[in-house]
Amino acid sequence: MSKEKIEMKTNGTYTFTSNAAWHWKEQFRREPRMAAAVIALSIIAVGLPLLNARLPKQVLCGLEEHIELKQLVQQVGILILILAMGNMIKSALDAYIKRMQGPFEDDFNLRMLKKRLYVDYNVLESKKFNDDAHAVFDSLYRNNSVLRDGSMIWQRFLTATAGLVLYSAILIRQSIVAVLLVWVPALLILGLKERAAAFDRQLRPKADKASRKMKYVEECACDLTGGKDIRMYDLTGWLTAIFHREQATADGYVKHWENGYFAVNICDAAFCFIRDFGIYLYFIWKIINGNMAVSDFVWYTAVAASCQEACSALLDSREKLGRLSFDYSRLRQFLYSWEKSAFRGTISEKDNSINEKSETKDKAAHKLAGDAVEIRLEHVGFTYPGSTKPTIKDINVTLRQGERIALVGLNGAGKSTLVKLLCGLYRPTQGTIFINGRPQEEYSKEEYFSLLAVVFQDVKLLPMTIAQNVASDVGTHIDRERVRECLTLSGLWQKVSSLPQKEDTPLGASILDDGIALSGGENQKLWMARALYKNAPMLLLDEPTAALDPLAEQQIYQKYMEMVEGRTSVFISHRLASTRFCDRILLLENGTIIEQGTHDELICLNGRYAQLFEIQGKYYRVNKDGVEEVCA
Ligand SMILES: Nc1ncnc2c1ncn2[C@@H]1O[C@H](COP(=O)(O)OP(=O)(O)OP(=O)(O)O)[C@@H](O)[C@H]1O
Repeated sequence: MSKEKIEMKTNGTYTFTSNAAWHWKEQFRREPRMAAAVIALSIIAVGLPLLNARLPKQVLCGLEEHIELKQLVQQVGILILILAMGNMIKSALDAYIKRMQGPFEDDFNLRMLKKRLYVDYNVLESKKFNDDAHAVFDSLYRNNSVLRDGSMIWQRFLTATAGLVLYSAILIRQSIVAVLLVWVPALLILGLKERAAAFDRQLRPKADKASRKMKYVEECACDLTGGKDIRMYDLTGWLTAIFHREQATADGYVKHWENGYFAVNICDAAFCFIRDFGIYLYFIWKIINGNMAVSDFVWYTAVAASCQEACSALLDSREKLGRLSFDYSRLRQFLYSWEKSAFRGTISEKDNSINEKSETKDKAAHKLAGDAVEIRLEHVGFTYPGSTKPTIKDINVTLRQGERIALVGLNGAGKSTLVKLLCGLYRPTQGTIFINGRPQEEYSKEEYFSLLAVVFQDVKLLPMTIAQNVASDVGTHIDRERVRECLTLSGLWQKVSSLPQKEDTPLGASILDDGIALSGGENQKLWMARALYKNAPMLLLDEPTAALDPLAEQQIYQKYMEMVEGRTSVFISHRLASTRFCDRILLLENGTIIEQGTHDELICLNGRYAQLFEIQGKYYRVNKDGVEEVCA
């Protein structure tokens, strides 16, 4: 069990002390001098008010004792000089601590990003993960950045604590009553603040839920795919209403807990009045009774004022530290949970080093490439999280080395789910998938993904050049010859070669100034080229021709043998005649393989496949090249 897990309380949060220790450990790791700077600043911040208070006392004492003017000026001058130097050092330390918070925050932002980039795909899809990620971001950046302010809050807390102890020790020499006048209300307010904070912690997850929905609507507003439907089907009013409703809900919760803090602050102000007035009355009473010199009155009232200030600062920083601790708990839970990968090994930070170079990638990608793989599914089943019915049920099949498999079936039969299982993006909830006789979970993520080249139904091209997209690499090791070859095979080279920058043309018109946009079919050809470039022993194509025009589709079918040569391939298609060139067809229905064999065998069987083929045959005919075309 990791140390982090041990520190976590059973209710899934961390203690205040644990969060404090974690903060300073993380700070120390990045900037070892930070703790020293915070302590130095605290000492100076405690000392300066005392020097300030000492100054008028020194003058009054000098006047009372009739010391020489020169000596008095000297004493006052030294004190003012020390004060000025102290203030200078204080400002410098303050600036240093603030400056060092930027990199501290940046580092966590990077860790959060990596966390989302590196978790297993099924985790990324899960609602819980997305809710947690949102809650952390919302927590950390609700007002100012918690991470940016953390050390400053700790410094204020330290200064206030040390100040309160020191000023109380000075005051107690004069009177315990004055100390009690400061401490008793402070303890009462502390108790009230703790209650307000508990109320805040209780309501915050509810507010997070509402703000998560608002975030979703915001994302919808920027989403180009959904943007079309939102406009055409006039869904703007519906989205705005959701946003408005959730905003009101979230604001309602925030108002509730802020009201709690407000009530405590009112009590605090009332106690402040009683405390200040009480102390002054008490000291005036002492002077009247001849128990206090005027210089002492000046000195002790100043110390009492500093004591009160320290007390208020302590209560305020304690409240902020409470909130900080709550936010840290969420951050730590998020950073250290979801660690376990379905692949061999865990998702640790050392795996997440920033790597833009291509060498490691090239080595990993081609280490296992070469021989085609054999894939064996033994009693494989899969149920989506939160679903009661399995989508894939007890599949037993072996895809032999170099075999060309066609996976067919009606909408919702489970074809894409099965592809995701083969890809390792989902893990079977029942049974095992063996690759070359080795269970899936024995592979590391790197090893496993290097075995596969996939074209999914929905693909996002990244704002890089065409060549970089094909090679999935931004390094300098791109094999340009192969990029062109793959673009030719997938039928996109003609278009690319007509562009002024050819394969160096950047994609992403919405992000890059000189980026271009491709049509749906052109994108699909590019995804195909990318899968071919990877040269992996297994090729998975989930409806790779769905967006292609008949000519492009025909071209892909004609080149299919060339493309998949030496690899095991799975090809999903709704055009049944297009699966003729495959060695075996698997017909999936309700998550199980109900028929399998070659096209001719299945037609002879006269079962479900033959029935579907006949229905399609009414609308398509097969041309002389063996390719389907729509009947006129
Ligand atoms: N992320 C998900 N969470 C829960 N259920 C899902 C999810 N994705 C798909 N499903 C369910 O699994 C079933 C199979 O979906 P899948 O996408 O695998 O079908 P398919 O055969 O590829 O369909 P199509 O031919 O329409 O692409 C669907 O009926 C759907 O309800």
